[in-house]
Amino acid sequence: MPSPRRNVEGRPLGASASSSSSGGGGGGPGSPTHGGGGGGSSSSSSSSSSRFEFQSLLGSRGSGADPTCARLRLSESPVHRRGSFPLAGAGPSQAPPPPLPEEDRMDLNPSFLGIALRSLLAIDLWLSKKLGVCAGESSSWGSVRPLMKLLEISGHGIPWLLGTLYCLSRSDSWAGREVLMNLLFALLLDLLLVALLKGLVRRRRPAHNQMDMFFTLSVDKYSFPSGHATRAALVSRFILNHLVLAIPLRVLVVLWAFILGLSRVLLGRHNVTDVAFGFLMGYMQYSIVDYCWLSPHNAPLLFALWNQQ
Ligand SMILES: CC(C)=CCC/C(C)=C/CC/C(C)=C/COP(=O)(O)O
Repeated sequence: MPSPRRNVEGRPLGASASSSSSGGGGGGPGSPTHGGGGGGSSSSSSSSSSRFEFQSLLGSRGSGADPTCARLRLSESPVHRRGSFPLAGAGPSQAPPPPLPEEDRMDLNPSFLGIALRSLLAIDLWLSKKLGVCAGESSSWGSVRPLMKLLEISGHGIPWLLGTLYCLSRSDSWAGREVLMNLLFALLLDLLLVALLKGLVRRRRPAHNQMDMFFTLSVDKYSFPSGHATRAALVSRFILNHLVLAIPLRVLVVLWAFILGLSRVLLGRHNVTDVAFGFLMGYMQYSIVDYCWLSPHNAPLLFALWNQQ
């Protein structure tokens, strides 16, 4: 007697959606071709692989997927219709079911891109959890946590905004004001774009994160992208392009940006992809700022207003 085929979790197939699938070939209620069992004698490896694909598809569809309905799709898939794996109860006299629309057939074969993305996300979560060694005082590197939090403040929006405003108020050269005005514009643009993207993507922060950050906005409960990483990349590129610095200081600026990004993962605030994307986004934001560079020529009103103060 053939043993019942099981899904990837080891549960007998057909047990969850329909109790009438016992005996292998039985379909769901009212449908001879409904059967997830697929017939005792037809349990080949090829059939199993179709089923495996199908099971992963169910997972990808979320909790709203109806397994009964999905199994119906499998039994109607081109593979089954070709007749290599006849369904028990589906005799030759029965008319083949009408073909599915193209997009439904595509559903049964998750794309390479989908699989690659899922794998990347799985690696991301695993690696981020491993690297979250300062996520709490009791973590393996818990003693370094205060230092990491100091680094966190060095990349926070508030000190950068206040610092830029203060320097603007003290600046007595036009060239200095122009640069600082653009830095202010860059910082505000960054806050806006990060908040928009965080609100759009709504990726939760890692489970091991303690939400004990200094002064956050409501969107900062989300983690993609890392605002500290965008700021680090944006500000460091800005500084390297507009300040004349000795080589050791330039290296220090780059190191600061890199360690700040890394510290987000070590603190458990972010996953690796949040920080990697944040760096990329901050780097590109600088290009926007550079392209829209504010000067007394293209924003005379802004500079005139400043002059009156
Ligand atoms: C003018 C204005 C709206 C200032 C708000 C500045 C502020 C509170 C920025 C938030 C900075 C922050 C905590 C970002 C979160 O960084 P992640 O790296 O954790 O994403």
